[in-house]
Amino acid sequence: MWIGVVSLFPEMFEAITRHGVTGRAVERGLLELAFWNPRDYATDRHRTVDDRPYGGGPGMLMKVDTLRGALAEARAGAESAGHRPSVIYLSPQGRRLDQAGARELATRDGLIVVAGRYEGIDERVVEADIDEEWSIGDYVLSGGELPAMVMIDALAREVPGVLGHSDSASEDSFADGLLDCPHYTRPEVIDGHRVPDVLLSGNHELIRRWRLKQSLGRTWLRRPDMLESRTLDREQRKLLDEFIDEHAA
Ligand SMILES: Nc1nonc1C(=O)NCc1ccc(Cl)cc1
Repeated sequence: MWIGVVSLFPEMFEAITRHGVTGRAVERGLLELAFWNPRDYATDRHRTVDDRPYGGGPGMLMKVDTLRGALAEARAGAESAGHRPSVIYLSPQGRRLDQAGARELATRDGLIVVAGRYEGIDERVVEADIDEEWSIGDYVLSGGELPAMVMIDALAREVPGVLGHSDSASEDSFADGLLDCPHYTRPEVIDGHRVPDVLLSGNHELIRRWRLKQSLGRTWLRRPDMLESRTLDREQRKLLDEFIDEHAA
């Protein structure tokens, strides 16, 4: 998947291009990131990229001509790579990103992701150049780079081939709209606490059911809202009822 990034700090993205699942996806050509820095479109001696807000008040905004210069080149880059991208802007005012949203974004014919800095960008640029505004959560960060990387990481995992067999173990439950089950690895006993026997049994059907029951139970306990928006099949209903009975006991 092709992703163009407009950012004043492109080197921050090494966190996802040089490490782990996303780093390997880039190496394998399953994920392609290209960067355009508004500072490269500054024409003044000081290479200014911020500008004062009309109406006064504290803080600065991203300078319009340098931001639009970078955006225009990013569009040209997408086109020459044969893509027709959605232009995404990350901000707390956007649509809340969740797994379904990540899955949806992974189906697009490329993305251009605008990572803002300072207090924001001119509303006319949002209206003219941005297709969709997305948020990673209700808190205010110092820039759009970390939100952009969170979004790119989440959607990269939805790109076919990115998650190899060894990575995708924990993929099942959240993809299924549930919280993840507990996980255990060596040693068998930690401070007297043993691994649940079923996981040592080698009975893969019992293990599957135990993990599903734990995911359902945890979701019921910690995020009942996630259960409201889904129907349970017969097996899931039975396992959750068992969990609830045991929890009450
Ligand atoms: N929460 C969030 N979800 O997405 N983005 C955020 C966020 O706080 N961005 C900070 C930010 C965004 C734009 C500009 Cl110009 C400056 C700072």
